[in-house]
Amino acid sequence: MSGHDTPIPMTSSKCGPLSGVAQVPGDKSISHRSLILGAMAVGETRITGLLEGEDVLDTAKAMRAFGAEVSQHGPGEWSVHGVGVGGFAEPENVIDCGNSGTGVRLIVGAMATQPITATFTGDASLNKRPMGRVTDPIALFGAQAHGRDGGKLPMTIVGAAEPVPVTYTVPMPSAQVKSAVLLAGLNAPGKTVVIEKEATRDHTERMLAGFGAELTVEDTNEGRKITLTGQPELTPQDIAVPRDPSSAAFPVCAAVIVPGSEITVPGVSLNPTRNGLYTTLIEMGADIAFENEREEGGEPVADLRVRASETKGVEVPPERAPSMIDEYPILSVVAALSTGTTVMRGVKELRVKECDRIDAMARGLEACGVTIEEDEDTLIVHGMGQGGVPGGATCKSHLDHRIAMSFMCLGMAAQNPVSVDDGAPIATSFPVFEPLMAALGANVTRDS
Ligand SMILES: O=C(O)C1=C[C@@H](OP(=O)(O)O)[C@@H](O)[C@H](O)C1
Ligand SMILES: C=C(OP(=O)(O)O)C(=O)O
Repeated sequence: MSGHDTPIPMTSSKCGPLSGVAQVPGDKSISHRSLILGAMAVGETRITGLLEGEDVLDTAKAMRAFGAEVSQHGPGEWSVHGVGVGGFAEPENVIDCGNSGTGVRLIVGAMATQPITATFTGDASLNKRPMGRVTDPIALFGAQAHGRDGGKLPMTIVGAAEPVPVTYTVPMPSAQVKSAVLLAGLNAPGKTVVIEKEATRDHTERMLAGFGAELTVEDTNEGRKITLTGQPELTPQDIAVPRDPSSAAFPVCAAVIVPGSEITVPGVSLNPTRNGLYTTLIEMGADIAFENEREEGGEPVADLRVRASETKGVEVPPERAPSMIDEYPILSVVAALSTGTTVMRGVKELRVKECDRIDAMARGLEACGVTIEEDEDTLIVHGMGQGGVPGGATCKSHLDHRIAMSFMCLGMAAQNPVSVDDGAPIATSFPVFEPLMAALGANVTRDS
């Protein structure tokens, strides 16, 4: 799936009120983990609501390459016949994780404590991203990594033949790194301990417990401490993947900024480690109601009812960053259409996503007439009020789905159309973005 050889230029122009029901796809983080943990269980895991985006399909292919049987039975309905912890086969070919940081980092963790060798690659975006953050901890288990200069893909990992358990403090807020260490710890004898100073999304912990691993989580002075007992037999699960709050962010924010809109987004996961955008939007004055709050697939979910709102700038607390890390690009669009200034600090991790998201949003918003300030760890957007953004520019998406979707949402509420040079990456996480937004009343078109 890696690489989008043919760019898809897209344009979004001002539309009337958005209305209707937006059924967004399954959660990407949980979808990757369902396939990987399914592959490490003994027997058949069944999954409904799996995100069929390119990132997750690449993980499905990878799990097949490591010996699991992965089958699709209908839309979103999949099964994984796992090989057990420690049962991965050595892949016969290079593992291509496409555009997906989550895919490659979690799979590297999962295979690092098995006596096999695998080579990983990705697209032009993924091959620029830092992998030292996972190769450092897997080295402590006894694995070796041979990558390009600076720890980049393509990279070969030689798994540890006799892994030892480790205690590791994750140096940056990263659920991918935490998860890689926990997945590596699965096949190490004894207790692996992971400490995170700031809590990040906890799907791996929740799902490991669901699959029957022995795992404890404590809040300590050093941070959140997770202790996993290695070499369990994981029991296959029936998993209903909730809808992705990071994908829901696009129709939700579009409805906030397009005057007169009212939409419903049902069944969205509101896991507290993921819901920072929604807290922030409400602080900005957005009219969002959480209806039918309930639990689905072990995650708190609600139906969101969203009405267009005149929003005001806020200072986003830096400690909220991990719970909304993927939502800063679309938040900066809402900020541009708000009155006053929105200050986003503590966001330097945005610089090592599919692209440098601070730079990509700053340059695109400036081209659309918005005043921006930035430093290494900060993005500040000076809002122009509802309807106040001139637009009228072509923004670069840099192989980044969230940048492309953010500028498409800006075009819906700017005075002039907004284009992106390449909307192809949207298929990595939200393959139905265009028809879903069109059904709500948006004008997003592919340019010929
Ligand atoms: O664990 C995960 O599923 C993810 C963790 C986050 O990355 P980091 O771990 O790099 O913060 C996030 O940006 C990514 O979209 C998904
Ligand atoms: C950062 C993201 O994904 P990944 O790191 O898995 O490529 C994302 O989906 O916004």
